[in-house]
Amino acid sequence: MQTVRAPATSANLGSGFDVFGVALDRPTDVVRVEKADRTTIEMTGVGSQYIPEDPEKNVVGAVAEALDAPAHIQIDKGVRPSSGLGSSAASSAAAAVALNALYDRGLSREELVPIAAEGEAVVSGEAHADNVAPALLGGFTIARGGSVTAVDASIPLVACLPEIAVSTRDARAVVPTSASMEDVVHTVGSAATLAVGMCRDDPALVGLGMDERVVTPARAELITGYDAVREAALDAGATGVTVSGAGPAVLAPCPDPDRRHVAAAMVDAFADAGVESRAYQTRVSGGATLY
Ligand SMILES: Nc1ncnc2c1ncn2[C@@H]1O[C@H](COP(=O)(O)OP(=O)(O)O)[C@@H](O)[C@H]1O
Ligand SMILES: N[C@@H](CCOP(=O)(O)O)C(=O)O
Repeated sequence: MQTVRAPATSANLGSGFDVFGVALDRPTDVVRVEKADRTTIEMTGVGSQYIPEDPEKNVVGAVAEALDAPAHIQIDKGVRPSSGLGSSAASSAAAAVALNALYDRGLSREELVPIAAEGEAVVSGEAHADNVAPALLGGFTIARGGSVTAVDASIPLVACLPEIAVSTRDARAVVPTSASMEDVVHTVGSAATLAVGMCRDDPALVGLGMDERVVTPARAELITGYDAVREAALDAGATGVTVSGAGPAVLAPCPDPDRRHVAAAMVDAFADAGVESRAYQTRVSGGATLY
């Protein structure tokens, strides 16, 4: 038997659509695996009643298949599905690490990235690696083509999750198919600023570097109260605000002392818009842990 805890992640960070990601210190999924003749899956935890246990439809089934590692897989969900906090990626990454250990495959964390990404293809139609990379490697990651660069960072963050479901597949359908050169230049400037901010552990640069004008506004439309939540977070000390992954979670970096205040302001603003929410006071942290 092998047990792995894998973290929630936040992808895109505004300017790094399908490229940037960070591992968060909470919430987490815990996955236990035991060798078996064929793969079976058992789900418990947050939102588990909405997740299929059929290995053809659950992300961990694709991971077991890619590693040729049939197992009985127990998943205790801490990361709510359809949250924008990499729920499917947390399970995929945890299963990849656990099955790699169970079957002594000897693959490195970097080599497990494309394998865990096979799970993402099951739910969003594309094997994007921007959630599984930080879930496996920790820190801030840049997933570009087949390569991944990871940097340790410890930026304080608030991830506010409203009681709205937005599936990644639906949120990908609203992404514009083209952008003006002016917007491309703006995004490049933001992305470079954000990357430097992560390397310097500077929340001000990270917040500034989240600003993006193409994908984020289209996705914000799917989140009731987004504009008010954004304003409230900035007034409370957030250095930037963006949609976490495909949404509906909203992500705000801030200096450490402001985190509690930012979290309360975001929850209150969602409540004023008639939406219940939960704010995770978190920070950029490490990747999946094998017990
Ligand atoms: N092990 C799993 N954990 C979470 N979601 C899963 C899992 N397996 C399949 N899914 C499906 O993936 C979808 C959630 O993934 P996604 O929309 O990408 O959410 P998130 O933004 O939280 O990653 C749901 O439809 C869920 O049923
Ligand atoms: N780059 C993807 C990231 C989806 O993240 P999730 O946490 O919402 O699954 C996208 O933006 O579609």
